[in-house]
Amino acid sequence: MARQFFVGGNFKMNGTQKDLKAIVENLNNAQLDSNAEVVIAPPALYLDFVKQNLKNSKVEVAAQNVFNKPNGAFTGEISVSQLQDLGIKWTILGHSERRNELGESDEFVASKTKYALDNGISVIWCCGESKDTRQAGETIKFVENQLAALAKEISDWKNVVVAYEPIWAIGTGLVATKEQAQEVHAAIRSWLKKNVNEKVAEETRILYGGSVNAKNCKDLAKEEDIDGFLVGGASLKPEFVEIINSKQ
Ligand SMILES: O=C[C@H](O)COP(=O)(O)O
Repeated sequence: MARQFFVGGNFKMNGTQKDLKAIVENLNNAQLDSNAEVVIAPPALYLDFVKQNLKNSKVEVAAQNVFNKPNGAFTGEISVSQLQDLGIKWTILGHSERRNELGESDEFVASKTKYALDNGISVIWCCGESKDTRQAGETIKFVENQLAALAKEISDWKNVVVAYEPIWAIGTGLVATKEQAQEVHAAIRSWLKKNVNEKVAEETRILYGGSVNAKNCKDLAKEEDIDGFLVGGASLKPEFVEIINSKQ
């Protein structure tokens, strides 16, 4: 089964209304690969603003995070029902910036993923190793442990997209080589086959993230197990369109 190419733009904590309007207008006016699924994730404060300004029906809006409880006394968090209220169907979870800067554990990320999926929100679930872990030769073991924590919580993977993002490649300009990325993507797929089932392994999209740009995307997109990208910095620039169209 051919997996649909998927490109996510993670704006992180960037942009004001003026900047976001320009980014969205660029997407509204662009010819985007009709075979690609595209989501953009603005800061929570601007989810509705971006949604209202987005006129390209090819592009959906995602949150960058969501909490694992219904509404209540959880200062600073946003709930699944609030996303649904705005018609938001996607969220990113487990980004390494949240794992590392905000101390989110594998278990907490897995619990939020379960809660989102159980309540109808699709999840771009992130994993990936640090530079030290890679240098120690433990990348695959590390990513497998992250997957195992997720698999303990969830059984239905059909609304999960996995994003492999080596931390050393994020925002550094140090993109993984296509061989490095493909090796980990293939390992993730074979872990899914062994520990979940063949169908999930075959159907789950595995994105690469980490310094993807208009120059390196085409080569990466040719790899067998790279089903798209999660793009940070370049998603704020006009070149995001070229990344979306990298499979054409
Ligand atoms: O979520 C996106 C990734 O962290 C990649 O960020 P980057 O493209 O700026 O390296």
